[in-house]
Amino acid sequence: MAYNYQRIIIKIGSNVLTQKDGLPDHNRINHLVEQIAKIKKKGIEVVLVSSGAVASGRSLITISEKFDSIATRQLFASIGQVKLINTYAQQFEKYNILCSQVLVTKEDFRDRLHYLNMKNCLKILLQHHVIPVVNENDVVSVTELMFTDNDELAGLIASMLNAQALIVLTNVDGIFDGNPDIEGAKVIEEVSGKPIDFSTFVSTGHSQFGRGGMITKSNMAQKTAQLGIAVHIANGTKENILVDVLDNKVAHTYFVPNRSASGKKKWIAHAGNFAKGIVQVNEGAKAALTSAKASSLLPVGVINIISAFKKGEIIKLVDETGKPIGLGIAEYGSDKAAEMMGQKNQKALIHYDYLYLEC
Ligand SMILES: Nc1ncnc2c1ncn2[C@@H]1O[C@H](COP(=O)(O)OP(=O)(O)O)[C@@H](O)[C@H]1O
Ligand SMILES: N[C@@H](CCC(=O)OP(=O)(O)O)C(=O)O
Repeated sequence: MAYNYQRIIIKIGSNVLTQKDGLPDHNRINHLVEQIAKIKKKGIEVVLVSSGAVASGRSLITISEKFDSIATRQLFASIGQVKLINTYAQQFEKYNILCSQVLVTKEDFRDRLHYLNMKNCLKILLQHHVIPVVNENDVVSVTELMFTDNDELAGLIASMLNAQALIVLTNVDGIFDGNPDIEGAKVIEEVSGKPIDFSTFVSTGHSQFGRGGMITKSNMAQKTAQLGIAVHIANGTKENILVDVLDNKVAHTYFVPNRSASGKKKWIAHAGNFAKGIVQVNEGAKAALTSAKASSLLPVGVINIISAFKKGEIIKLVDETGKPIGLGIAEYGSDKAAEMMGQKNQKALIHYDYLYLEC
């Protein structure tokens, strides 16, 4: 049966848009745009997260090897993004569709106000039937300021916009149960239920022009599906792939969405990288938090304030062994939390509505 989505995010990896020699594959871009136009005609809202700036830049300028890799990447991305967005704009115009450029950095997801500004911008674009084409702002995002890759960015955008689905196009048919280059490896067609450790069969490497590789894609997909968004990982080099994925006519990896989480929980889930405070809880608190019943974190279950935090900041929760359990917004600061630690009948440190659990 075909999937019935109203709002989807489509992420296209560098390898899908790039030929073997590293230059942009215009025929493929045109074919993908043609499919997106068909999808849009059905009334489905689409946000595109497209890699390819560096690959486009590489096709436009030749540089000597004496420049370091970061500067080279900035140069390629800065020139290439213009070319990439122009290509999209020209192609979408054929179908009377307007597209727009949205360049973001990891910092834009850090602050709730920035986050809401970005969300409002994307929403007004969608309300005006524009296709936002999102990419990382590679010119200013370098080293530790970077997203792991655009898969991470696509997951963030999907959560931010409460999309029903995220379609990740890459250069293989989905997640394989082993190295896809080795005969006998098969595509895992469905992932559901309890989180899986993908590192046992997905290698950490990435393909020639990709950044994060399949392992980051798998982990992001799992996290996004946990937040109630379906994720499809499919082969973007195949003819008619987007239409076939939505019609459920092609083998690929489908992550079944979990019960839907609130918008705030989605933000908390993805803001973990910015958490400053760390709180350790005992086994009893861990069992209560991870049980089927909705529970807030009470001071009685807190055994250690590992790192300080203020009221309203995101804090990480770890168990007695130091394993991460989840994230939440602190109802009060670490000084007060330290005073109440271990005591019964005290105000919750994290209210259930502002708690996101990883296990
Ligand atoms: N178990 C696996 N299943 C699928 N792909 C895998 C697996 N292990 C490693 N890979 C590699 O991951 C690559 C896709 O990730 P990546 O290079 O990040 O591409 P993209 O540019 O689409 O983001 C594939 O080309 C494949 O070689
Ligand atoms: N922002 C970069 C792409 C980085 C990236 O994550 O690439 P990929 O792993 O192919 O999705 C670019 O436009 O070239």
